[in-house]
Amino acid sequence: MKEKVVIGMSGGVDSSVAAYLLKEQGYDVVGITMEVIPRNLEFEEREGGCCSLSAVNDATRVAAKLDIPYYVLNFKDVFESKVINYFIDEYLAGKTPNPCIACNKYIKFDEFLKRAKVLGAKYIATGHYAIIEKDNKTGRYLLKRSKDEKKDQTYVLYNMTQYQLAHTLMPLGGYTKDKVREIAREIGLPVANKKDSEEICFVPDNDYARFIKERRPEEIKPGYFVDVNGNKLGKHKGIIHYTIGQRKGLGLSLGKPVYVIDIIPEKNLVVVGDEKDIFKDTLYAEDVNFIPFEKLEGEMKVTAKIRYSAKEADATIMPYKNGVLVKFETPQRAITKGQSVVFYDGDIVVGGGIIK
Ligand SMILES: Nc1ncnc2c1ncn2[C@@H]1O[C@H](COP(=O)(O)OP(=O)(O)OP(=O)(O)O)[C@@H](O)[C@H]1O
Repeated sequence: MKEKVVIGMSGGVDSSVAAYLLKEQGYDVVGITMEVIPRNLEFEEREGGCCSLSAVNDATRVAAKLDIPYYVLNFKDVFESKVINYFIDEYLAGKTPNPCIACNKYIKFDEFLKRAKVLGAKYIATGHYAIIEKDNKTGRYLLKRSKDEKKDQTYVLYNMTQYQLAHTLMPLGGYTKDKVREIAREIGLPVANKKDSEEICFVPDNDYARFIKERRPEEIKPGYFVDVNGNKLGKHKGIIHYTIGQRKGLGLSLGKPVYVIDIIPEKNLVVVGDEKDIFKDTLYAEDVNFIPFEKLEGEMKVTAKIRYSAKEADATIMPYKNGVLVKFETPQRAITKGQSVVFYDGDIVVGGGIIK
């Protein structure tokens, strides 16, 4: 009997080609789009959102073309509590969250996997660019960088557990994006030329501050910019508007460029300073997950990156309190609370955690 795979379809070219490849490999493929955005968000029906009507229309057309069953399931409540509210709460606490990491942890590889299991699937699949591989020596599942370095998405997948890795297929890991588009065109997929989504799927126009303001207006309070000595330099619009390393949009004229170097939510203060003040060589992360092993037992040399688009840098990680201490060989620019740090050993994802 063919093994059943439920593929998450976002209506884009990646998940569509992934569905096609799985079918070619002989799986019994079922497509599902998770509806995640609350109906009352005005942009829902616009082009491009990952679960807007157009996304569902596109996924429906792709499923028809591939001749696979296709369903739309409601994940709105869990998405609201685990992703949207988390995102807002983190900003209000002076941090800079990564909602895609929360979505992968709580929605795609948790709730979605659970529902797929109820439907009798052995695996779920996504159009992520990453490679899942079993290490025959240790018996553990590994997560590795995709062939297309520019598209590699391992950074947002570091939380995956052994169970999740064992029950997930990522058919695009060995392909470049160009090749994926070529396949889409060759087989006549209606979404072959659709552009990549780059924004946060639930935030209209990528204006996250407006999104938070509309939802929690009473919690955004103007306060003061201060220097490292606590001297007041001017008024800020509310801490959600700022992130570590930010220079633009501060509205301060001090005769020299200044940068956000810290945010103190308890006092509603934004601390600004010189560029040199945003370079640090040490960070502490919690909520850590490791993939090639269960627990970090001692020091380990890795390369680490502190945000999706950051360059990897040489570092040593070691267990510390409830998490991990990361010491970089050279100071890193704008290490930011709420973002994730992810560790690599060559092409293998070692793990990661949330910067505290
Ligand atoms: N609303 C959704 N419902 C089901 N699966 C989804 C949904 N959104 C994303 N996914 C799955 O997660 C994968 C990664 O999502 P991400 O948003 O990072 O990529 P994407 O650029 O939207 O991919 P695609 O080209 O497939 O749209 C997708 O390829 C898809 O398999």
